[in-house]
Amino acid sequence: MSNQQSDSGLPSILKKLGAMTAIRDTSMVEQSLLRTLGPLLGILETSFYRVDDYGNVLRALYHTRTVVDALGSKRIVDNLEEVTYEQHISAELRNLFDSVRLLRKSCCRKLGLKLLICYPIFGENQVLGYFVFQRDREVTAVEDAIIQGVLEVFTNYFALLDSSQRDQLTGLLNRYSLETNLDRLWNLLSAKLHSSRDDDNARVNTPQTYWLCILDVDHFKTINDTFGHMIGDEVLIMVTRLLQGSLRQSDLLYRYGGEEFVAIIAANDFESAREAFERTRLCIEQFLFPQVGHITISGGFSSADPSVLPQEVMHRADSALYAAKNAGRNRIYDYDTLMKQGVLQEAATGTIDLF
Ligand SMILES: Nc1nc2c(ncn2[C@@H]2O[C@H](COP(=O)(O)OP(=O)(O)OP(=O)(O)O)[C@@H](O)[C@H]2O)c(=O)[nH]1
Repeated sequence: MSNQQSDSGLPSILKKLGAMTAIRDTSMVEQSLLRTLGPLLGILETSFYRVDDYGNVLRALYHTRTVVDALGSKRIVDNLEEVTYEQHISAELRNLFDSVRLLRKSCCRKLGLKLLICYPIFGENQVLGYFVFQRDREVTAVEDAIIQGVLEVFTNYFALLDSSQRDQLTGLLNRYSLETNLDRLWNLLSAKLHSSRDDDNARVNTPQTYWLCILDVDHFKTINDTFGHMIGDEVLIMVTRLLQGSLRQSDLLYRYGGEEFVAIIAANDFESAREAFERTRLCIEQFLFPQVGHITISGGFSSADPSVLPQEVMHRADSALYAAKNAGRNRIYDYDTLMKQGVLQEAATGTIDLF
């Protein structure tokens, strides 16, 4: 990894911060953080790791800029790779993360002839992620101030954007967020499936399939009508917490509508996916809701095949949900099995309010 001349003058910093805060999508802002700091520090490879409350890496972004010599003139080629549910973090990096989290400040380690440098990214007083890069010398006081300043702008702006993509009642990502993220997610899934990269950072992409499930509380109108809207709201919050507890932190959960949720999970095969969604159904069925008693949910799921349009996958999951409701509720159905059984036909699937 070679260093490049930095571009850290005040006009350049302001221009890059302006570009970062013009973005309206949280994942693009994360990408922009690397696109901002790499050139400011004159570094060709930077990375960003988003972690959960327990310090597990949920997502990693790798940004590389390669200097290519084309027809006598040099130009920079930008490459960004996003990896979800990063399991293969090197021992050095994991130790560095631990030090940064415990000391609550940037740390560095010698890695051969280079220094591996890591900065914490804070949110609500806890470490939400790490900004990492390698170089052959230590960070100067001016560079440190630039990194800290950019990370602070990033954190504040990210929190602002994030709150606009969240549902007020449950705190889950909202329907708008799902709609804006589906295409990006599909590109990511597609890249992941085609990737067999195993490079010097020991990044290994295990072949995984993704599954999308629409989960819907059964007879929720009756709950509202019987116990009132406020109790109905409490039920929705509790259902959310139960679903979150049943799914993995790296799974995505959205509040898609009133009493409708969308879960996108990674699972190696159909059976593992079915078990995961079945677990969500069971955890709701077994929970005793204060005042209300027992309630149930129904679900419909489909493989999130990146070669199928995301809207079609939503449509398939919704058709399966529709069939689960018709079959008596409190069950999880999947599109492929229903197709094989002839319960669903290609053109006669249920309807969904597509965007
Ligand atoms: N308390 C509360 N109710 C909501 C909220 N959003 C939507 N609802 C209500 O959720 C109910 C959904 O009812 P329906 O779509 O008829 O579905 P259901 O009664 O759950 O019946 P099935 O889905 O067929 O089992 C409606 O009465 C909505 O008013 C919310 O944020 N809070």
